[in-house]
Amino acid sequence: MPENPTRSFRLGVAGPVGTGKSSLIALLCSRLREELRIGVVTNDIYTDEDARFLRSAGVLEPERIRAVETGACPHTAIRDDVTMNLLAVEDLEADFDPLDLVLVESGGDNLTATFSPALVDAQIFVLDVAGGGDVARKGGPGIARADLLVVNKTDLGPYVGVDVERMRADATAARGGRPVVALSRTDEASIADLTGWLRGVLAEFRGGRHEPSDPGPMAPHFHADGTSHTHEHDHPHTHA
Ligand SMILES: Nc1nc2c(ncn2[C@@H]2O[C@H](COP(=O)(O)OP(=O)(O)OP(=O)(O)O)[C@@H](O)[C@H]2O)c(=O)[nH]1
Repeated sequence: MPENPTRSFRLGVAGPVGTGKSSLIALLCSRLREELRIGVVTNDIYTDEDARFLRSAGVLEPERIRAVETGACPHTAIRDDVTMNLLAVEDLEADFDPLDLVLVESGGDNLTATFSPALVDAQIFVLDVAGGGDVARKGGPGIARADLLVVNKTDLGPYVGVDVERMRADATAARGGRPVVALSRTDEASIADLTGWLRGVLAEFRGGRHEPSDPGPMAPHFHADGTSHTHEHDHPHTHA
């Protein structure tokens, strides 16, 4: 349970490179900015490109969008040592007090990276149909246990030979019934599904009924330069 449920609701958005994380955040900001006071923290490895994209999209005042340059694998800053991100979130909350919602975008990574519950109250994992219809079946902590799985860019299904309904069913099966939204920015009903989910979880948070959960540590993995990560020390903990 959050120690202070009167602060903003912190929502992470993670997923592989190019699946549409920045676009989804822009969509949420544009649809919810009249009803919620929103801030955004972006994570890029070497640039502030995602923050610049969001600022140029004009979905929020530019000052409400902060960039964290991780200088390392994205998962380092969202799971192993969340200090840089936590400071950015807390600065935003202090500068624009009160905020209702802070969205934290992870740098694009592979299927293994998830947020620590020390940083976010809930998280969305984003896949897209262009990554292949079988991705949802491959599993991983984000796909299996993020608070919401988004199967994005469903409008591209016919062009990439992916059966969207099949992919959604596979994703739902991989998640043991946890929610899945099949999303396209061109499909208003799907956007309503996304904002409806967010309003629901925000109401739970405000009512003190939302329990942050950890999708779990990454599977051990290796990088091209031979370094490996096991993350055996990962453990759930609460945050202020
Ligand atoms: N067809 C289609 N394209 C989309 C949709 N959403 C996003 N895109 C496109 O997908 C591409 C990647 O979107 P981004 O939002 O930059 O993806 P990202 O996950 O933030 O990318 P990284 O930060 O580089 O990991 C862009 O060209 C978007 O315009 C959608 O619903 N349909």
